[in-house]
Amino acid sequence: MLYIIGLGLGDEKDITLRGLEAVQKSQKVFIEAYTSLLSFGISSDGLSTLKEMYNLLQEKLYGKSITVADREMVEEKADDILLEATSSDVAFLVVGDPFGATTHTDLVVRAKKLGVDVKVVHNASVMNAIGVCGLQLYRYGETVSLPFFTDTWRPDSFYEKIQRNRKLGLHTLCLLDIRVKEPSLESLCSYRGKKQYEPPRFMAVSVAIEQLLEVEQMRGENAYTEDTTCVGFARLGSEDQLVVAGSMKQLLEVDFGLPLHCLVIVGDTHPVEEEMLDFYKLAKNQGQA
Ligand SMILES: C[S@@+](CC[C@H](N)C(=O)[O-])C[C@H]1O[C@@H](n2cnc3c(N)ncnc32)[C@H](O)[C@@H]1O
Repeated sequence: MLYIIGLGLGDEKDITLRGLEAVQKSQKVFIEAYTSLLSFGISSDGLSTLKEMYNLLQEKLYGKSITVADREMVEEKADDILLEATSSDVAFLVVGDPFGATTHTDLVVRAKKLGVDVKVVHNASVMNAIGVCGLQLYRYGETVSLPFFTDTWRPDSFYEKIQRNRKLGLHTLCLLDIRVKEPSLESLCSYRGKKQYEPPRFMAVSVAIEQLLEVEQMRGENAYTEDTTCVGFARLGSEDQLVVAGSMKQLLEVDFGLPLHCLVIVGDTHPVEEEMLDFYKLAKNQGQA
């Protein structure tokens, strides 16, 4: 049996009882470590803290050794994980909800094709935790992902999606890039030796807004402007989560602190949505939920 278990958003205690039971009866436990991370596992010094997070998960709660499944492992060696699940119980842990990232649907499809039984244990996801700001989850359009721009790679396909959502008066959730275990350029260019990795990087709300405004300036189609109202979120689900509403220009100046961050571009609002948003507007309150 393959158990795909959502861990929720905050810390190790957010696992559900059903999820914990499945972990405890599994012979092998993997944790997916590249589409999202628990808020308590990250600090500005990056990877060392991630390692601590996995050790803590092992010691504190689950009492099992946990194998960290990075992108390489999930994408290239998924069959090894699935093979184990044909003859024993395997738990595959995902931060948030298993279906809050597109990757894990692929794992389910592969498992089903191999005849492996799959059970999913759901949990809170960023996709519903953003509801805390008062914008109705029913009134969102297509979610977009914002990748880090580089000198030579500045993809902007999110622009049309945001434009479409805004024409329909819908809100847009922007998920912000996470780069963990990216091979360094030097190691990609060298044939020999151990692979070297870049330090982890997590996109901040301010970087996301800078990139959005850069693309708007290039396109000039007024999909949004620096005066468009947005909501920035940091560390949703943790004790120190931060939710701030304001114009893009205002949010550029806000320090949202440690990752993870995401951003919502607000569409047309209902009076009750407005009332809730007011609690998070910069002038009145920069408070936590
Ligand atoms: C692929 S998505 C989330 C997948 C996860 N399985 C889930 O259901 O929440 C990852 C992105 O969501 C956002 N995110 C995830 N957790 C967050 C949190 N606790 N607070 C703010 N943003 C978060 C970040 O922008 C991050 O890059």
